[in-house]
Amino acid sequence: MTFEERIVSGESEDGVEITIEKSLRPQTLAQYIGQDKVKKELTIYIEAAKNREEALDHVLLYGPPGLGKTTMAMVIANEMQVGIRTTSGPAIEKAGDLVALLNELEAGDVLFIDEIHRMPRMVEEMLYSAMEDFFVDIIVGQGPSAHPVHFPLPPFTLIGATTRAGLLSAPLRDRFGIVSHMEYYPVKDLKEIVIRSADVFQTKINDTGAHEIARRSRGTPRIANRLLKRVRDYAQVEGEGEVSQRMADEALALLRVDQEGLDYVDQKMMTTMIELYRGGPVGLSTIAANIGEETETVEDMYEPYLLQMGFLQRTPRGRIVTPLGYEHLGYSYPTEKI
Ligand SMILES: Nc1ncnc2c1ncn2[C@@H]1O[C@H](COP(=O)(O)OP(=O)(O)OP(=O)(O)O)[C@@H](O)[C@H]1O
Ligand SMILES: [Mg+2]
Repeated sequence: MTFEERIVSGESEDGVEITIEKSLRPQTLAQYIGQDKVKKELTIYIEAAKNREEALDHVLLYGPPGLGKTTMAMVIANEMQVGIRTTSGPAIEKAGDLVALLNELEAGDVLFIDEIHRMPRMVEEMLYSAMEDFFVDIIVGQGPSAHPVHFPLPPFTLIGATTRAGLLSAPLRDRFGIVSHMEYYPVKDLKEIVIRSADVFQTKINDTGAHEIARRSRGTPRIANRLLKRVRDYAQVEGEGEVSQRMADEALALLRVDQEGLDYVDQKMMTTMIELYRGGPVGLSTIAANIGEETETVEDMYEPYLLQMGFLQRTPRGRIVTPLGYEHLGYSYPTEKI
């Protein structure tokens, strides 16, 4: 199974999901479920900036994929009643690309840069003055006629999203006045999200059905929505259309999503560690090679949830499977380790 096909990956898919994504996305802070700490802070800063009729300070949102960073950026622009331009780090290849984006901004607008840790160095350095003093200095022309041009910008809000704040250079990180850490959602919030999404889909769902999907969604709204769609299909064909606990159970078994929301790849990763490396410590690159993934992917997408669940642990010599991890996969913990 490749990463793209992975049902419980937090990554978004382009195309098909986009239209429904729109209606699934909350528009206001009040509609945005969970992340109370982030919401509370932003509510204050947004109100203060609006009262002063100023642009909101730059915001950095960081956390695992699928937790609602893009959604939050849109909610912020909406609450500030300003326009938003969206791009991503890898899409800004040259300084000129950034200037073109900045040039379109009106006073107070939001520029949202997803995967901001993946911007080319030169572009990043241009952002420093743009963020701090609202100007960029660019070189116009080539050869002997090349000359610097000072380019003033309207005050704007940069919202950056990244999976790990540690991937950002210190000078960039320091220029964000508001730094918000998005956390995995507790089951009760995910359940609310599932019920809201079922409503958008006009799908009947009962309480235990919503709970079951929420519980197996790895703390991630995007996964919750994706599992809901598959269970809905299953219930429509194999049941009476209502998403119930039994329907969820059966559909998720078919998808090989286990009781704690681990999928085939997670299970394979941990079984390999247990069977080939006696539970570790195993280096990240070895783990990645064994499941045919990039080291970065394992670190950003797979591992955080397994660490959070207490199935894996980080040690200076590599990752180890915990006794809880052994138990979850149905292995007995080696006595020599105790
Ligand atoms: N708090 C929330 N309440 C309701 N739905 C949410 C919430 N957060 C996210 N969602 C839904 O989850 C999906 C993923 O959200 P979003 O695209 O914002 O994630 P993301 O953090 O930007 O992910 P990535 O890092 O992959 O870009 C969207 O369909 C969105 O509607
Ligand atoms: Mg996103």
